[in-house]
Amino acid sequence: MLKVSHLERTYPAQPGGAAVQALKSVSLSVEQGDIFSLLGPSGCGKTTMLQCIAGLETPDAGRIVIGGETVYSRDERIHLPANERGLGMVFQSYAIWPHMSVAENVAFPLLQRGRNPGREQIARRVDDALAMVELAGYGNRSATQLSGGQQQRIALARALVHKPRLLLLDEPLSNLDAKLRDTMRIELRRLIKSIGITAIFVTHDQVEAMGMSDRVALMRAGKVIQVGTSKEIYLNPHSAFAADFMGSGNLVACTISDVDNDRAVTTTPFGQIQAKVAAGLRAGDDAILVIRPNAPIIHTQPVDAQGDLAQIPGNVSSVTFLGEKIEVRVCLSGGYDFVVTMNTFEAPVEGQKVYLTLPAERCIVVHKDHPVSSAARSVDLEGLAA
Ligand SMILES: Nc1ncnc2c1ncn2[C@@H]1O[C@H](COP(=O)(O)OP(=O)(O)OP(=O)(O)O)[C@@H](O)[C@H]1O
Repeated sequence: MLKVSHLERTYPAQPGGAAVQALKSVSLSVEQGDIFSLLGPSGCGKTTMLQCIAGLETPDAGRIVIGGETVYSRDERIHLPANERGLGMVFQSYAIWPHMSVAENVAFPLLQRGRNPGREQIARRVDDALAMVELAGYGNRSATQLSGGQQQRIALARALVHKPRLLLLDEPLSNLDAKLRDTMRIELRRLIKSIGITAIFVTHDQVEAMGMSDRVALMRAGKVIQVGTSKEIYLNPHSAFAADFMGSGNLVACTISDVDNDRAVTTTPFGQIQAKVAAGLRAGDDAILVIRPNAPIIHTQPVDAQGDLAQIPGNVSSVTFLGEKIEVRVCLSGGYDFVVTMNTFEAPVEGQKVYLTLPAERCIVVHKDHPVSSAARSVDLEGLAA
């Protein structure tokens, strides 16, 4: 449904500043009916990418094809204006006009497209769009009489009213409070899926990306660094950056002692640990071992560790009650503080001697590409800078 190839965008230097290369040869493709997220930290180029797809920003090079139609190609000198690309957009602010009724807000794009389809046609399209977002009958209300969640659905109805082939959403949940955001994430996904439209969703929030998307493109500094389902990126990150951005965890500097197919033996400050290995890593490489907080199993007695199961002794340094889960910090040899999450009902106590077992398939060793700051605090991070 969408194919972006080698897209480049550099913002020219402003007085006193340097040029900004916001997109560096970005390529990706999105299947019909998918909700696809552009995820990454502030300034990585997500909005620039969305605006290039929308036709609100002109790339310097590359190609964009929507539903088989080339809407931008530098080589072929094609640049279709935004209003001819057949897109619907929902912005962070919703841009709902307070002086208009709900129906007038939803009808707005139909009147902006240079042709007036006539009152009956407009009324029918508005009713259809309101029904799609489950707000049938709300047309005569003032836009100011709506809750935050309803305003968001009106913004969605307005984006859908001219039957776009692709829906673009730029951080559409960020104006809602945390509780409503959780509800609306599920609601928005359900609505988009029931309509069946392909959607591109920009967010810097990994929880939002995980909850909303079929697939995610993780971006960093103008590049797409990994594409996959949330689960694929969470369980099999290619790099320390991907591991750190898509979830939390213990990121441990290590050396790879041996690689056999998709498994590696790593040497860490607390012994040898077997793990899955990211493509391209070899024996002798310095790398990062990623152990998600839910990966270790805590035992109060040593177990008979066999095969690819590692066992590490430690002492519980803190137990923090977080409601649905408990966060346990376990101090390993050398003062390494390991974070483990556990079921609320089976927590150990502070000071208790414990044994962490680590099955190889729950650990992954990845490229050392990024100075990690949110990992287990005392892990040796020296020399990690790219
Ligand atoms: N109009 C502009 N002129 C100059 N530089 C810009 C312009 N728009 C964006 N940039 C720069 O391009 C880079 C990418 O910006 P962009 O807004 O695409 O990132 P983003 O990932 O969407 O960030 P955020 O999550 O903060 O919105 C940033 O360094 C930004 O400062």
